[in-house]
Amino acid sequence: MTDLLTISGLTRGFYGVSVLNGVDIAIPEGSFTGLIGPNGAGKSTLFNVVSGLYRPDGGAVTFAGEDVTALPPEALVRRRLVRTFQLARGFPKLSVFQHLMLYGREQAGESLVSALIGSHKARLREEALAEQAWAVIRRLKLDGVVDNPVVALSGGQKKLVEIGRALMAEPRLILLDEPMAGVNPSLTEEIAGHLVALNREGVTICLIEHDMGLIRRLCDPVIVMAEGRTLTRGSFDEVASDERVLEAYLGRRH
Ligand SMILES: Nc1ncnc2c1ncn2[C@@H]1O[C@H](COP(=O)(O)OP(=O)(O)OP(=O)(O)O)[C@@H](O)[C@H]1O
Repeated sequence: MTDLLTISGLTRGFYGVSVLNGVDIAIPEGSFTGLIGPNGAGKSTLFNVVSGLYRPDGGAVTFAGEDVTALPPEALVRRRLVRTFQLARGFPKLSVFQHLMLYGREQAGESLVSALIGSHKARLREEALAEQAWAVIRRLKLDGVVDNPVVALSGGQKKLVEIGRALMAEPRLILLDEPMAGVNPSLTEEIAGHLVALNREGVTICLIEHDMGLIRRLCDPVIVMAEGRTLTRGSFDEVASDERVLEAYLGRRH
């Protein structure tokens, strides 16, 4: 498998405190990669830097053979690299449908001016986008809440909308930050099923998750981070039997 995303020597600090200390990670194309590590290891910060939310202090990110270091989120979404957040972002008062429409590929810029003058092209684009939003809604079984404001949804439904938002970008790689956290067991299974199906269709997935049962079941390879660095990588059984991983979780120095 070739690597779709390569992160090398990535560093980032806040207020002089170093959080990422030279992270090296490669995510194989088509894989369902797990990213684990104790609280504060830097996993979410790594996603924030890779997805363009924070600028790195140093290091490089390559996506599909292109240097994408420090590109803004919109530029990465256009390249079909997207991420989800632990807490759903966006515009909570919009309905589920409006919310998804907002995140369609190349929605901004191109269509805004033409939408104002009501061109035929803009209408076709709008129709295509609505079609796509409906496909996402049906896929994630959000039909029953399509007109509800996102703010009124249950925690689990918000997680589904967050995944839907990512799907609107027709992603090649999705960085998922705890998409099942705080979700009831049956919805957790449902979300896991959606992710497995997407992965089978060729979408590369990188999942941050604290539930080791899910990581074991879904992910290969598993990458372990600790103290802002990559500690090890391998199959779940390999990393789970690594002394250094146990030590990192127990808080001892390695
Ligand atoms: N914007 C920020 N300003 C200051 N400190 C930050 C910022 N973002 C992250 N940090 C710090 O960076 C460290 C790593 O946090 P991060 O959320 O990346 O860890 P994590 O591995 O995702 O942890 P968890 O599993 O608990 O979500 C923490 O000490 C956190 O307080």
